[in-house]
Amino acid sequence: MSPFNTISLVGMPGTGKSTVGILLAKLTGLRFVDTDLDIQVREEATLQEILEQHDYRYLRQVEEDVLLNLRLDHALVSTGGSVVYSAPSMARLKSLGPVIYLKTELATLEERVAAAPLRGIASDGEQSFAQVYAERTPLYERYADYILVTGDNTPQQVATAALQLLPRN
Ligand SMILES: Nc1ncnc2c1ncn2[C@@H]1O[C@H](COP(=O)(O)OP(=O)(O)OP(=O)(O)O)[C@@H](O)[C@H]1O
Ligand SMILES: O=C(O)C1=C[C@@H](O)[C@@H](O)[C@H](O)C1
Ligand SMILES: [Mg+2]
Repeated sequence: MSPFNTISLVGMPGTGKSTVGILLAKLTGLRFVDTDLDIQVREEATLQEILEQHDYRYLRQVEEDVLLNLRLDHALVSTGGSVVYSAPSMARLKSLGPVIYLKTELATLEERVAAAPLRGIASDGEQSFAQVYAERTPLYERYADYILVTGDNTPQQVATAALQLLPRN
């Protein structure tokens, strides 16, 4: 049985929550849950389609509904980057176990997000990516139990470093 119950990853789009999350799920013996995928199944649309057909506020509301109702026990939870706008969602995640903020420098994130332009960001379209980064950084830091700077590490190295941060039950 895994010594962990629920571990959550938060951070900016492109920081590696999904990529590192599945590796960390394997290392910890937990199920892998990517809330973005649950949002897509619930809405029968991709994140990009949801943003195009509604707006970022609607996506944030759906994200909160999914976060509050999804089964999250024995799970490594990779969240969407906008989860920190929902205090109830963050309260639930923190009540279940540690929250790790994957922190990556802005320039690296901009390169990764530019390489996948249809991934969608749940923010006012008037904001630059740098402004979103500045707005969210204090929120990620406020909710984090651990901050893991990803640096130049590979996803596997980041997952291993995350495992080393965590206390065992
Ligand atoms: N440590 C890393 N080194 C190099 N590339 C990485 C690293 N982590 C993630 N990537 C790459 O960055 C891209 C974004 O990663 P990923 O989709 O896991 O981010 P995310 O945090 O889940 O983003 P989102 O909030 O949009 O879901 C992917 O192409 C992934 O392969
Ligand atoms: O950071 C964001 O605003 C988002 C990131 C994605 O993971 C999705 O959750 C969605 O496209 C919004
Ligand atoms: Mg992701």
